[in-house]
Amino acid sequence: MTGADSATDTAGVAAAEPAPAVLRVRGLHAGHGAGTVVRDVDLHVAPGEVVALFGPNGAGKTTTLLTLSGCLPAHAGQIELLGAPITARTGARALARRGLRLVPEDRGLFRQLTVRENLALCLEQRRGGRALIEEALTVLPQLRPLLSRRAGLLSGGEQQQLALVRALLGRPRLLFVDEMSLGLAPRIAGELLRTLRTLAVERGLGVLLVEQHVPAALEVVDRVYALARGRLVHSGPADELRRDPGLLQAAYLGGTDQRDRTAQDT
Ligand SMILES: Nc1ncnc2c1ncn2[C@@H]1O[C@H](COP(=O)(O)OP(=O)(O)OP(=O)(O)O)[C@@H](O)[C@H]1O
Repeated sequence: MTGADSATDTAGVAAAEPAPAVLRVRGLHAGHGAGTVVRDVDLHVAPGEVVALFGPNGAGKTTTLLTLSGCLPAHAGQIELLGAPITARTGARALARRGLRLVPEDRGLFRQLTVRENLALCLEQRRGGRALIEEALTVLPQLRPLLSRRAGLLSGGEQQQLALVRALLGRPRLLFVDEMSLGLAPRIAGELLRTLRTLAVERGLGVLLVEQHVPAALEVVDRVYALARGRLVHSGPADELRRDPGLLQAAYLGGTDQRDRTAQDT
């Protein structure tokens, strides 16, 4: 069961209020500098839900994640994190304090530092830091023997594990993951995606992931959004795409046509 289903009625018990979304986005326009890349995007993520953002190269997926994590200013639209609005003045640090973490596409590790140092650097405060690191390591205990190794010497899969454990420090409520499977063997990528699924279910963590490896992601996600040329061209349950993978391709092509029409209109 996902967070989105948690309001389902049970025999003799009134349905509870649906859990408020950890993330709700309406009419997002975003881009780099003055250039708009993402147009009119609506999306939401419920607690305990794993949601994918798919799309071809250059569709605007990373731009969307960077904007929602406060690294780029939104050009227009409303963004709510845990029910509270985010404005242009809400910086990435404030968002992190409110429970948002981003695992960026390049993993953002300090390659010359050890695994332990990479984790310690990301602690908001030193007090209780060791316990927080121990708790985060319970998710991927295979990292523990590597604590003294330099991050740059880890394999791609181990680096991704470190990036994920680092993001889990302090128990976030919402996690963005950009291209987790990039450069990884399918088996390793699949394991990490299943770890995300477990985290979401067990901790009520909302997860929004950008992923090029669609079949692997479809095994673990609840819902899907697809972007093409900066516009949402599909949204719906993952089941729909598992039954009919051709839907996504058709949506991308439809999105291209739509973008071309929009470009001509402007
Ligand atoms: N720093 C930047 N400055 C200007 N334009 C940028 C910048 N970064 C990305 N873009 C442009 O924004 C558009 C969307 O890029 P983005 O990285 O968001 O797409 P994506 O869907 O994540 O692509 P991919 O799957 O290839 O990573 C592209 O046309 C890209 O060239």
